[in-house]
Amino acid sequence: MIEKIVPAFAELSEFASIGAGGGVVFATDDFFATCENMIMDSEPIFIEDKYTEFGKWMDGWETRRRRTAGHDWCIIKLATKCVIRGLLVDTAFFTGNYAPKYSIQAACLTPEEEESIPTRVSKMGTACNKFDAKHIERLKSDKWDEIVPVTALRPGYEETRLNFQKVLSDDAWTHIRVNIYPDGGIARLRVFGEAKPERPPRNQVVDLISLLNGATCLGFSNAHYGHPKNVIKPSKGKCMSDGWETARRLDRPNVIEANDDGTMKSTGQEWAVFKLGFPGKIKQICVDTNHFKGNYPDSVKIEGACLGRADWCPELVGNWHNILKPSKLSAHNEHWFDCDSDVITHIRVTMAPDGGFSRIRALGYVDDQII
Ligand SMILES: NC(=O)NC(NC(N)=O)C(=O)[O-]
Repeated sequence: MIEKIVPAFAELSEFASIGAGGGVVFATDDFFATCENMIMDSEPIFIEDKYTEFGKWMDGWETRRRRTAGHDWCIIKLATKCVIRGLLVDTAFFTGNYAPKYSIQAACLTPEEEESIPTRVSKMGTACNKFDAKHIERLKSDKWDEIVPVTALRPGYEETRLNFQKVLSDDAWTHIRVNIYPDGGIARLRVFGEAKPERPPRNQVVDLISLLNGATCLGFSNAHYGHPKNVIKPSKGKCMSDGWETARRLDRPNVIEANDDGTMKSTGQEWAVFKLGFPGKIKQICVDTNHFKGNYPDSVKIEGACLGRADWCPELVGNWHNILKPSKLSAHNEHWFDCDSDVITHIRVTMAPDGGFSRIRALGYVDDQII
């Protein structure tokens, strides 16, 4: 059994994957496998005898063997402006064709600069996007800050595939440029950090628990099959593992131990705590059990607390109060609830007795006057 040491930064929010809202803006070459694969949410796979008209099918970004000077690179738009604390460059299954070295540069593009970049149409066997002189000027390497110097990668064998890299800069970025030297493949790229979005206007309805607005998952009781940080992604959940799913509780309702009146006995429940992106008042909650059919929770309860500038920690008692009283859920469904909370900074979601759901939304208004 291979023990994988995962650094603490990998617990932070992730901003490059498609589910989080990341995207590929440009790639010098998509010959064997398109750059979009590198930011897919799924775990990379290998299919022994699968070939395309270009060569071996690979689950990642793979350029051709260069026969000219230079190196391959791509630009990834991050889901939101963020400080990058660390990266994972996963070379899974790229063994004789992994990129031997890489470096990362970053930039903070204005919305105007970003809008002026043409949309990429990805296609294997090509170099995508033809930029005009104006775009090329902004995309030039010397306009970007180096946040990871040229660094060796390890091949995609099980014991060497996970290349974690800590990042020290405290600046916030909207885009990264991934350079590979000279060419080759990367299965997945993950960018971990803290969102730094602009503060929304007070009269605008926003999802205060969205990853894109800077919300984070701070703690949970159980994440056996799926991490609760998934439920605040902006996209619709792709599959069960893209949501929060606990193990079956051993004290879950048991027919043998039913109460005298026939109701089920259950003592336990599972919880997760989230810090909102901005303090605010919640008007509507959505709990989406998409894909959870035989394992959706019986009910969900949502509490809020105003912890001021204090950080939540498991020892903190906090003044939690119900925003949503325990409410029944159903399979594979969006459940919308009206509510009317005071100003809160944190949300605790409790599901009884166990199970999983795909997404949560907390629509409301930013209100940071008392903080
Ligand atoms: N067997 C391979 O993977 N070969 C090549 N890559 C692909 N995808 O076919 C290569 O030369 O890097």
